[in-house]
Amino acid sequence: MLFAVQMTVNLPPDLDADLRAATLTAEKEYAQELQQSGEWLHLWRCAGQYANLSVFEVTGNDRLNDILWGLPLFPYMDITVTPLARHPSAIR
Ligand SMILES: O=C(O)C[C@H]1C=CC(=O)O1
Repeated sequence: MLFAVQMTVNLPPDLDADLRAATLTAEKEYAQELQQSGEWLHLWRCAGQYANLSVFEVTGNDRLNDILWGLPLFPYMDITVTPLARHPSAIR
């Protein structure tokens, strides 16, 4: 199943600098592992925002939920999930 996910990051300005750095490092590793495994198909920066638009291909809602809850930045994110269906005019 395909899902579009928008993640907006709201890191508290007073977050401890070491915790911030460790969380960002862990987030990058986590995101890259899921891209390498093929579940995180697209990861795009929303221009001008601390946000991304991602596409996941996963077995279902529960797997996506597990992935999102596992994001190291999850406590600092607003997340919107849109299930995707094939568009009748799509050619690929
Ligand atoms: O920067 C972001 O958009 C948040 C997050 C998502 C993947 C990643 O590496 O960081």
